[in-house]
Amino acid sequence: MSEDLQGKAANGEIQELVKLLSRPHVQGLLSVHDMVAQKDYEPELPPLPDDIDDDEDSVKIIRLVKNKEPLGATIKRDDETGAILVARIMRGGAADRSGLIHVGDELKEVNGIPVDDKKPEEIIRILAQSQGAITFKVIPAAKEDVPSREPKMFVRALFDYDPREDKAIPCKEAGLAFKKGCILQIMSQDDATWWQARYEGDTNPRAGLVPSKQFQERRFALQRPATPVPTQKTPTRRMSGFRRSFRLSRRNKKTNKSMYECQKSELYDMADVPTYEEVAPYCRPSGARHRLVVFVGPSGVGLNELKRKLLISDPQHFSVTVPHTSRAKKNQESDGVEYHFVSKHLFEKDIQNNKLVEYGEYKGNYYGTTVDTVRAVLARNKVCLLDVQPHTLKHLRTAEFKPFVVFVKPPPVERLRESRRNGKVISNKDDHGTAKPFIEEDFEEMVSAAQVMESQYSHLFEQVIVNDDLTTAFGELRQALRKIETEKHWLPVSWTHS
Ligand SMILES: Nc1ncnc2c1ncn2[C@@H]1O[C@H](COP(=O)(O)OP(=O)(O)OP(=O)(O)O)[C@@H](O)[C@H]1O
Repeated sequence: MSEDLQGKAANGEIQELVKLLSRPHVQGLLSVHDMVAQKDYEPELPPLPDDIDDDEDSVKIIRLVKNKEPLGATIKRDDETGAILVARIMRGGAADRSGLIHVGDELKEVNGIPVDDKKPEEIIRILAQSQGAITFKVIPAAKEDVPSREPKMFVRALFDYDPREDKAIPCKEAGLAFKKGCILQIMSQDDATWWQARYEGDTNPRAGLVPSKQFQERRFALQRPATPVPTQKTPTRRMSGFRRSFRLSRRNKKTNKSMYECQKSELYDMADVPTYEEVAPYCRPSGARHRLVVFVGPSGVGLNELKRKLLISDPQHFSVTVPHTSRAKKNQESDGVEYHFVSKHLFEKDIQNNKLVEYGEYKGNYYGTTVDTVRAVLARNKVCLLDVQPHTLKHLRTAEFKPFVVFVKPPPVERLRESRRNGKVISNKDDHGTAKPFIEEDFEEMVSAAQVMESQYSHLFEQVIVNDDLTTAFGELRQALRKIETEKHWLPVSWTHS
């Protein structure tokens, strides 16, 4: 090429190109390119079988070279005709990338072995054992199923899934295992029962089978126990843990109301069936309101302790709401500091107008947190720390609050005994709400209450912190909060539109 150019008119640009091309490193690069390009890297394929019937013009011979990677296709026997058909092609898998095999193709032979009389499992075994070039003889589907290329969606898995334990999956090897909280990219929803998905950000392009949302919901409905999950035990020692920060009692149903009191039917509301939640990437724009940080956990686990540490660590950044109460103001108290003091009538009006996130009644007085006090903290561009009962969570899950739900979990009882030796809980034994040392019963109740919460609400927890060593737990919490403030993470898609 540079020789050709040399004969051309002495145009400045041509001259520069000739100069560039004649540089030793460019010459070296071009020579390597030519050497590589001349080599034949194609796999050596065996000759085509010569016993193909000329009349069989609809038969297609397909050659695929298979390495250790699975083929990425499933097969099934047609109930009516008994033919072996390609049931699905996994997105991004070897078969899909070849573009040669399609859903509905009838499989006649694999490596010259007729498959008509074979069970699908036997064929799968033949395929699994084959390495290198595999020859398929197929009758193409009459009309190729062009899979709909719907936009790819991301979901957060709200349950654990292991295909090896799933009796319904058509091919266990094609399944994709995942854990609750995993972000999956849904690659295909062509099949109403089995979606195809891959882990978000995974370099492996091949999708795996996962149960579809509808299918998983149906299964869940069938599996659910006839009797509701047991709720927390009735109180034994303590009743009401009203605090400066307003913690509602988690133990006494009578004193423990919320504007969204949990109805029995709500426990298994179909919309609540934890399957998948569509999510989108989100990074808080600088200056935008912070996500509401919501703590849940059994009584005494250390929610207040963690909140207190956050407030001390950065009082300009973190804040809490001031609760409302209908009780009379004491002399040393100031309105809007310890509480917002309101009349019983006004409090009841606010309850009716759904203005409270949660409220409770104690000794004839109301105590509660209003939605407006939460808004007020967020409007000051502070991170609002709130702790609620878990059944309130779903009502806080709005685009406005974008709650980051932290479940604070107790360590096992043996560890609680060790770490809480100097700890104190508000005791109601003497009905004065005074703090008393923990007793064995407190630890057991704490652990069992945490188990109940986790079994019912864990799909709503974005972060689980085991409060064993306080400094470690606080460090984890601080790091998690820093992440959601500064890094890209995943939020329900409807929260990202506003
Ligand atoms: N990791 C920990 N190690 C040791 N002691 C702890 C730890 N976390 C909390 N405590 C202590 O346990 C006691 C109860 O903690 P805290 O009041 O924060 O619990 P809580 O979850 O807010 O309880 P309540 O629901 O009753 O208000 C306190 O004395 C606290 O200092």
